[in-house]
Amino acid sequence: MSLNKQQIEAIRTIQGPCLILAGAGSGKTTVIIEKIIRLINYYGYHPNEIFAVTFTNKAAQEMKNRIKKKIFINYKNNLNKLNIFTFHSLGMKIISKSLNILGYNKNYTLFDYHDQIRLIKNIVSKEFRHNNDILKKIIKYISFQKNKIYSPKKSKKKASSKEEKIFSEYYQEYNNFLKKYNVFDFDDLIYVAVYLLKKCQKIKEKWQNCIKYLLVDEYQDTNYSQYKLIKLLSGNNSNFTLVGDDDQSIYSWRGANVENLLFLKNDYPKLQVIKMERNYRSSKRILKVANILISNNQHIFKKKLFSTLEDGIKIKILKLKNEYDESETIISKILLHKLKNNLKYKDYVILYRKNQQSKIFEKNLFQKQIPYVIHENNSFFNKPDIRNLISYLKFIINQDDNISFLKIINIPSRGIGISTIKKIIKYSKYYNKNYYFVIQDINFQKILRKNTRNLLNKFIKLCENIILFSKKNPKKILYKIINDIKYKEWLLKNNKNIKNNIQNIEILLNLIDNYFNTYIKYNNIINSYEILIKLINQLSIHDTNINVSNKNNDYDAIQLMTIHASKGLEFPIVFIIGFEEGIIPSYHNVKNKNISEERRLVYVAITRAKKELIISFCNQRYYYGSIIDIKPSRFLFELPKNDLLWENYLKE
Ligand SMILES: Nc1ncnc2c1ncn2[C@@H]1O[C@H](COP(=O)(O)OP(=O)(O)OP(=O)(O)O)[C@@H](O)[C@H]1O
Repeated sequence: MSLNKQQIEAIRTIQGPCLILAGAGSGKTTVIIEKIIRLINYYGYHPNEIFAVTFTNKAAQEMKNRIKKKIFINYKNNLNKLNIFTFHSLGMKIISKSLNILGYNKNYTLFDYHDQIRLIKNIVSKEFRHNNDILKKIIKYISFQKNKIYSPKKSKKKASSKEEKIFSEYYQEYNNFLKKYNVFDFDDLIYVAVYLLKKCQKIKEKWQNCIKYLLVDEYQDTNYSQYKLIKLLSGNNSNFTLVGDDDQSIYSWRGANVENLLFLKNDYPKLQVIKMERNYRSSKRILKVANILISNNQHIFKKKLFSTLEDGIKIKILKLKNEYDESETIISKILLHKLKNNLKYKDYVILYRKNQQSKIFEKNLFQKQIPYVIHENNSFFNKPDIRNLISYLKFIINQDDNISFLKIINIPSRGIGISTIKKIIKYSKYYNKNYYFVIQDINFQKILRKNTRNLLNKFIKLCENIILFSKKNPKKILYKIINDIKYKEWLLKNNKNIKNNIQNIEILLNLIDNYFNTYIKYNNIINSYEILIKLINQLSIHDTNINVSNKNNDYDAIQLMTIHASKGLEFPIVFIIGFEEGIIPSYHNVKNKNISEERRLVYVAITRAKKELIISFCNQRYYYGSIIDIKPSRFLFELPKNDLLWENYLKE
């Protein structure tokens, strides 16, 4: 592949701060990888002096693999030292080096969303305890405070309404509990890292000295705390490359702020801005349509993408009756198209706004025995049967984690009743001891009935046995947990879908084994307990990209995913389904007047296509039990008419 002029400039600019403004398909990933290789091969950087931050684990892994192939032989063994992180794993690395200062011990674990909800439930007043919407709202509030780098104290000061005042009190209490349990939540990974770097000059200098060159991908999707983290790590005169595309900023609901791109000019007056405008992915027609659509948004920087590929055929617009009709028509179109063009199933992707939209397609593809893969966000680790096991693993590392304790104490059910749990909680509050230590306390045991005492002692014995095993290989530990608690038997009793559950357990065992073996291969750590801690925390900050589908990348299947999940990917033939008001733009963003973000989402979807783009919408859709009439998306009317080919499937 020969690089173009802009790409070469982007790769060769290594002194001072550099912003690469790159359009879709212009080779961002390619440039970051080539730049790292050049830093090592030509400029003599040691791999461990380079830090790269990507948005997903998959992107990080892909980068490592591609760099490995091109790096000079004398550096090959050092490749494991290449620091490619996601924002969360970088934050975790920074925090884990300063646990003492933070008052944590090294067995800390991470809280996921479900743990957070359970904790907040214990904190709020009775009237809110069973109101899921309020609980979620409080978690969201805390998350936003941490993203703004507001401590509970500052949040209290800034609170302007009665609700905010109450929430800021909860925030304080919530944080106190996290510390008591020796756990962090996800937002902490960045919030606490920023806090450390801000408060401790020495730690900041240590990290700044460590990072000789910093690269950040998808910069347009950084939120305030991530922006702060990068700023603190890079220092005033640092050498870094940030890569971003303001048109592909699609995470404002997670606090991402595309204006972080704007701040750069103020923060770094010597910033060099390089634009990459040649698209290597899509036909001229697809690119024209994408450019025209996105020109309706306000822009921070001007750029005009162009393609030198073929003109390409018109964009097909399918007008359909309802979602059943949509799935039938699209599936038969794919089959016919595949046959005519001799393509593979995996050349086709079906993109949608909401996960829910995939259900009918899944059912239909399954019935027709057509291979498909659904890329679901985080769904694997959200499955209850998997979460139970992860809670066990978390608990054997960190027995201070009361939330994991509560999760496992009755899984499988052991007959330890709610009144006993209440007694544990009360005693814990009074004597300031965490739950697992309460149940071992002889004075506590004295207040229990004999039967309850026996049940708790049995549970303690089981925990002790597993904890003793925690120095072994993580896969063996998980095996032991599954056997000792008779997990499969319990699932069998309680669950109809046992085949799936057993398969999930096998996938988890394999994931853990792979992680362990890879870790051993690339790192000097041979203490499997340390690896276990890393593994559990890595699993907790996994993103959508751990391949848990049991299928490798070569598996030939139609791909189904949300538009968000398709970011960074490309496919010869792209279908965008449900192109309707209420779906895209979503009701939520229409209500919040955030149409630009929805437009960017459509832009991302369109620019995934290499050769053909097909957009479908229905006249009616099933909503909460009734059929309603719907309108095509407003974005359809922003596309250039002459480049569209309408196919009306309505039987008039
Ligand atoms: N100089 C080049 N010559 C030929 N092909 C190239 C060149 N640079 C990039 N490509 C190809 O263009 C396609 C898009 O590149 P890449 O995925 O790096 O783009 P991107 O900017 O990260 O895209 P997006 O942001 O839309 O996900 C890839 O197939 C890549 O191999």
